[in-house]
Amino acid sequence: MPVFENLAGTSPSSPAKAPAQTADHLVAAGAFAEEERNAVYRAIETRRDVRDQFRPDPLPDDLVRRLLEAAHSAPSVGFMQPWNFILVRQSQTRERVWQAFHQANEEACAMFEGDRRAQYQRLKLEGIRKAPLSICITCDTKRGGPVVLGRTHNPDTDVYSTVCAVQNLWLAARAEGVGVGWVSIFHEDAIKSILGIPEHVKIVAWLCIGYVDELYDMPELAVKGWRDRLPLDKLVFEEGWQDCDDM
Ligand SMILES: Cc1cc2c(cc1C)N(C[C@H](O)[C@H](O)[C@H](O)COP(=O)(O)O)c1[nH]c(=O)[nH]c(=O)c1N2
Repeated sequence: MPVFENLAGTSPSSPAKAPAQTADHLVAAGAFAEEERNAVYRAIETRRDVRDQFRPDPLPDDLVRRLLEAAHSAPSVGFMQPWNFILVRQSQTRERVWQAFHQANEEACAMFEGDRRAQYQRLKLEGIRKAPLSICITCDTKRGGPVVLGRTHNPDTDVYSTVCAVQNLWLAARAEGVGVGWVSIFHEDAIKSILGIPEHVKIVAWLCIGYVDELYDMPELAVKGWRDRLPLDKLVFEEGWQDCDDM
């Protein structure tokens, strides 16, 4: 039995049975079998941000549920679980969101100069109208009360947690043959007003989701000459910060 059994009942805030129960929850945690490991790395390496390859057929409810379960299994600061998932299937709503994107995208385009602006204009940066499902993933900054374990010195950790949920969903989707495209070119308030999202809740991601038959074999922005993947070795430092101004 666990050593902390002796501590049981020493304070009113530590119920007698709790320590023994926690030990009962420890389960074996060795490495996965090679095939399973390869599947995990394959999902990570072949996941893509999808803008245009969506099929129109709707996703079955049980599949959407698995994606949401994957998202909901993400780590979160103080186990805050600050996320909500707003499923948007109606084309009228998606059209309003597309209009909000379109306006913000014109503003974004004007922020680039010369050739870069022309190149930006040629990029497709969303699949809001094409993908049959969108999920707006939000972060409720008030969930769990004003003092959250682990968030005491960094209030942004609630958003970091929500991003972990997004990534879980994105990887699970890859394994299911489902494409995901993250759209962030909006004024947050425009989307909040379309969906009735309260003030203290932040929008973390707008995800366009649908089956895909094909994916690019590298990031589309690299395929289209916008930006290449950086060499990993230039990003890994030993023991402290090193110069990397050339990136
Ligand atoms: C926070 C955040 C926000 C956005 C993105 C990603 C993330 C993490 N990405 C997708 C992004 O362009 C893409 O991930 C990179 O180009 C790398 O490509 P792969 O994801 O590896 O295919 C993205 N793509 C896009 O077309 N429109 C967008 O508004 C955004 N916004």
